[in-house]
Amino acid sequence: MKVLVINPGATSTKVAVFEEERELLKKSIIHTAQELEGFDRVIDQAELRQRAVLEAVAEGGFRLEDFDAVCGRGGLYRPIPSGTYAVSDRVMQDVEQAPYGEHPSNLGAYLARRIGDLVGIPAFFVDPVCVDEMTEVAHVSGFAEFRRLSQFHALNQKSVGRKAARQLGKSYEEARLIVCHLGGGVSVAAHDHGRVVDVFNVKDEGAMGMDRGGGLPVNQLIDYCYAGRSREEVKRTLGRRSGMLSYVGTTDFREICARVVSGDERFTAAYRALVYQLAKDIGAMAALLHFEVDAIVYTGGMAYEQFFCDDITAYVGRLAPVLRFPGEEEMRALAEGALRVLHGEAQAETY
Ligand SMILES: Nc1ncnc2c1ncn2[C@@H]1O[C@H](COP(=O)(O)OP(=O)(O)OP(=O)(O)O)[C@@H](O)[C@H]1O
Ligand SMILES: CCCC(=O)O
Repeated sequence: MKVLVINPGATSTKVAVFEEERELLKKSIIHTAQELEGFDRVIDQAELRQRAVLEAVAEGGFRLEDFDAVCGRGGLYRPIPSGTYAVSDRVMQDVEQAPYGEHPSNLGAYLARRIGDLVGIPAFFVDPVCVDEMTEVAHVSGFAEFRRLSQFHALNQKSVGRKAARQLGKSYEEARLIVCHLGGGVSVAAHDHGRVVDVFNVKDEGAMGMDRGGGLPVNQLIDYCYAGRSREEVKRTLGRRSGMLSYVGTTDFREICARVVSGDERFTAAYRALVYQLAKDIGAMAALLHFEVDAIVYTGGMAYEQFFCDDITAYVGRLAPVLRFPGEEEMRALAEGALRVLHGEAQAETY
C-alpha cells in the first residue's frame, strides 16, 4: 500500500511517500515569509500549498493514481481523542472557519481531502495538535471562565511514547511516561497507561520555547497588554518573538549551545533558565503520576544535544530512567496511522 503524506508547517510544507514502512520520497517545500505574508488566514494558503504538493509529487515521479490514501497532519480542530480520523465535511468546514484557532497544520487534513478527492482515494489525519485525553481535573485553570486546553505535539508525543514503551518491554497501555518534546515549541506531557492525562500547552504554559514565552507572570502580562498595544501585536510578540529569541536573539538551538560551550554569559543564563523551567515541568508531571514513572523521554530537535538532556537529567534523574529519541518522525507516524486503517488493524474514527 502506498500513502502520500502532507505536513504543513509555519515555513514549509513537507511531503513524503511511503510504501508500507519504506519511505520512497521526502521533500520539504520552503515557503518564504514574502510568499506567505499576503495571506491573512491560513485557509487562504490552501491553493498555493496544494499546487506545491502536486508539483512535488510529479517531480518525484509519482501519479496520484499510484496512492491508496492521502494522510495529512491535523491542527486546531475540536478536542478529540488520539487516533486516525477520516477527513469529513465537518473537518473541512472547521478548517475553513477556524473556530478553534489558526495554525498551519490545520491545512494538513484539508489538503489531504482535496487531493484525495481528485482521484477518489480516502483522506485521513492522525493525532492532531488538538488531541485531548486530559482528565477533567487537569482542565481546571484557576479561573472559572478559563479552561486549560490540550494543544501539543500529539503526533510525535504519541509515536515516541509507543517507541519508549517498546524499549521498556511494555505496551504503551501499560506504561507511565513523561515525554518532553523539545522542538521549536516545547511540550511536557504525562502519559498514563496510553493516555496523555496532562500536558503543558505548547502555546500557553510551562517552559519557554525558542520563540514562545510559555507561562508568563499574569500581572505583568495585563500591564503589557494595556500599554497601548493591539491584540495582534501582543499575540505576535508572545507567540513568535518571545522565549529564547527574546533573551539571546536566535531560535537556533545549535548556535545557543555553541555560545554556551564558548562561555558566553548571556547565552548561558538563558540556557540555564530553559533547563530549569523544563525540570520544573517534569517535576509537576511526576507529581500527578504519584511519582510512579517508568521513564522520562526526550524528543524533538533540541534533544540531539546530549549535554542539554544531561543538564535536565541532573535535576530530575532520580525520578526515573531517561530515554532519548532526538528529532521527530511525524511523516512516518502519519503514514503508519493511515496504514493501520488500510490494513484493517484500526478503524478510522469519525470527527
Ligand atoms: N542537531 C541538533 N542539535 C541541537 N539542536 C538542534 C539540532 N537540530 C535541530 N535543533 C534545534 O531544535 C530546535 C527545533 O527544531 P525542530 O526542527 O525540531 O522544530 P520545529 O519542527 O521547527 O518545531 P516543533 O518541534 O515545535 O514543531 C531548533 O532550535 C533547532 O536549532
Ligand atoms: C503543537 C504544534 C506545534 C507548535 O505550534 O509548536
